[in-house]
Amino acid sequence: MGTDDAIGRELRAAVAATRGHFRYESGHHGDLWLDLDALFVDAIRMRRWAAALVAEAASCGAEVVCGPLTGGALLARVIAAELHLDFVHAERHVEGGAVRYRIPDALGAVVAGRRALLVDDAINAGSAVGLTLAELTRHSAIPAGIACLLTLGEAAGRIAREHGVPLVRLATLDRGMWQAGDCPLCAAGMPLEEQGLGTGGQGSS
Ligand SMILES: O=P(O)(O)OC[C@H]1O[C@H](OP(=O)(O)OP(=O)(O)O)[C@H](O)[C@@H]1O
Repeated sequence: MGTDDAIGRELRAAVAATRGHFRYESGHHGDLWLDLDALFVDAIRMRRWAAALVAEAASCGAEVVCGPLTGGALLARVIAAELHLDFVHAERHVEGGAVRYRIPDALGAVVAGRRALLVDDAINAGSAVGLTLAELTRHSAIPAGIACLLTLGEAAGRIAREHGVPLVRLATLDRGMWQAGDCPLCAAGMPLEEQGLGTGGQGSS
């Protein structure tokens, strides 16, 4: 989907973006922080965005929709309703210092052997999406596509290519992101702020 359409512009305007020096939960440093929670306040608008994603994602032949808590699952649930498909969520856990996204055991049978559309609100380092795909695969689901409102950087496209599935998104945002040891903002002596977008301490990117 193109990113210069009206919805893309609306999304970029709606997201609360702050420039600065941040440490994402993936461990990377970056120059953009997003308050994604603000995107969900207007439920009618969110339903309209979900419908725009559905128009592109319907052809991937999904049988179930999955999203990582919290933002991804909120959007995934709306998309599942639009597509008249089942919905499951994946929950972030830290086990032995490693991050995992877990689908509740009781819901494993919902995804087993079925084509799954993975939905997130934003994909940055790709940790949440990458780890949720791993969990879907563990439950014998078949990745069918990835859908999100926003992508930042190249991780979303790379993960979609690696899994051979289409990526559907409504907007892209530019940002710098670096391994902590290579961060030019650290090198410039810019103080690090403690808020940031991203999950999955071990990172998938
Ligand atoms: O591609 P990534 O680097 O993983 O970043 C994107 C993820 O970060 C945000 O979730 P967050 O961990 O902030 O949790 P939340 O949805 O509960 O706010 C967002 O909802 C995505 O799931």
